[in-house]
Amino acid sequence: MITMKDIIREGHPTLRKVAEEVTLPPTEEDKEVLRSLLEYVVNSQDPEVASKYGLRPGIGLAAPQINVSKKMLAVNVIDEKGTLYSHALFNPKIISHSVEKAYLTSGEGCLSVDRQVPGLVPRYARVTVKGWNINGEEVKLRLRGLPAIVFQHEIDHLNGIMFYDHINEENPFEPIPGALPIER
Ligand SMILES: CC(C)(C)[C@H](NC(=O)Nc1cc(F)cc(F)c1)C(=O)N(CC(=O)NO)CC1CCCC1
Ligand SMILES: [Zn+2]
Repeated sequence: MITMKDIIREGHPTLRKVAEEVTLPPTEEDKEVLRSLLEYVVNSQDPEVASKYGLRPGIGLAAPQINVSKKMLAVNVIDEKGTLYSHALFNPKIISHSVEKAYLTSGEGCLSVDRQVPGLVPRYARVTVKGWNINGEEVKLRLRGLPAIVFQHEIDHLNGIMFYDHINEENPFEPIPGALPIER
């Protein structure tokens, strides 16, 4: 299972690489990596397991964060309506998105960043993500709210992008015109 020692931190070059597409159908090894990413986010949200293994609770994790430069991610998050979004995908891609933007009013953090980086992170308010699940089936997800934010954050990791790359350097809290604030 993945623990915090497996999660690389900012400064590690892998976080700035563009990850490789996963050849489908996936090998057993690729399937094991994808499964371990989802296992981490699920385990980390279980207070007993998290405290037993010292896991930082996370709602998403991308393969480059465990030094595997391949296009894989896992998300386990409940949206404001209480709907659980639990997905582990190979080769996820945003195939369409809203013009409207959104942002977490609390700003963002990252399991690979051991510091606070204040500021608003502009994201698309709604995205359609296409990917392949562990069984090799194509998955198409229409997302909004917190799930949309998480998927965009994780897909950024697959392209070597960190959340703070999006923060306005002159004024980190510069209002984002017309953007939808998403409360925590
Ligand atoms: C880095 C950490 C702060 C642990 C972050 N968790 C998080 O944002 N939790 C959260 C947010 C809410 F809006 C409501 C709620 F109920 C819980 C997280 O897991 N990640 C995952 C990560 O680093 N993936 O690479 C960072 C998030 C920032 C925006 C989306 C993912
Ligand atoms: Zn992150």
